[in-house]
Amino acid sequence: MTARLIDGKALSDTVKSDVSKRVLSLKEQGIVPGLAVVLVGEDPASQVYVRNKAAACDKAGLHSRVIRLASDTTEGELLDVVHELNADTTIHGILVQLPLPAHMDASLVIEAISADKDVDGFHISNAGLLMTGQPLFRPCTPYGIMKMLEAENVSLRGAEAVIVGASNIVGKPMAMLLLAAGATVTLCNSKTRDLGAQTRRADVLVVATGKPGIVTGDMIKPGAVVIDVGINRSADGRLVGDVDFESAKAVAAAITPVPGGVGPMTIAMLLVNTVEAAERGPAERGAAAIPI
Ligand SMILES: Nc1nc2c(c(=O)[nH]1)N[C@@H](CN(C=O)c1ccc(C(=O)N[C@@H](CCC(=O)O)C(=O)O)cc1)CN2
Repeated sequence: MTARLIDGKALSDTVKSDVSKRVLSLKEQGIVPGLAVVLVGEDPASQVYVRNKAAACDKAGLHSRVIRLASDTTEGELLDVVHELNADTTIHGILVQLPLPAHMDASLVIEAISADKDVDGFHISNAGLLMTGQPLFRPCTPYGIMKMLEAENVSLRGAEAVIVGASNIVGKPMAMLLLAAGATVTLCNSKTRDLGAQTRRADVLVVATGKPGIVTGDMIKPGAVVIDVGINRSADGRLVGDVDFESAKAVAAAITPVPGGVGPMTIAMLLVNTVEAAERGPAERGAAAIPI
């Protein structure tokens, strides 16, 4: 068997073109959706992602504001920027690019973002809303993966879904979204014993660990759908995922490539969340904040 490639780049183009139409309709009502992206420091990968986010906004007609801060910015100075953006009525979505420099507490900074502008979906209120089945913003990477599974007509009701990696930004929200779609979910972490015994049960396998090659073909059930979230730089300079692509593609029914899989969908879903925030408007955002 050679797995079908799940083309995240092509699907992200479709999603972004739908976003452009929603932006046009908002503009007819005098609303320009605005996204603020805050980057602290000079991490080369983060610089690429932030540039790509701003470019995607420009192309889809959203207003974007990129705020670049030096790596020695204090936590207090960053919090002041976040508070200023919370009050800015031209900005509907705010994100602080991760990772932050080591002297900053990422949780504290994320909690400072207004939950109704938290288009990353990382705020504790948004995590709670997702967990209780009332999502306001779904985190972009898991949201993009759900779109990919939908586009591939993957049936999730009653399916065995196994996630490797239990981070707050991918693994945990992914588990919530798959659970809500009717899958039986296993969430593995770095302490999971006999990882292969878990992954071999998966109809849908999502791998998000940042460890290149942690999943190999012999750990995959024949016919499974494999979603590789990892983006790692190999010794020879290539981008590789967490899944050993060559051995996996001989076993899986479908697999996401790296690059060109999950990554582009992350940015597309960020635009979706920002447009949704603008569409909701201040009144509904206030209403959404009541049950928190
Ligand atoms: N505040 C946030 N920080 C981070 C997030 C996030 O969702 N919010 N996710 C990742 C980084 N990320 C988005 O910010 C991201 C990563 C990768 C891609 C992407 O399109 N990758 C391409 C390859 C790009 C390259 O050449 O390096 C691909 O996979 O095809 C987009 C967004 C951590 N931080």
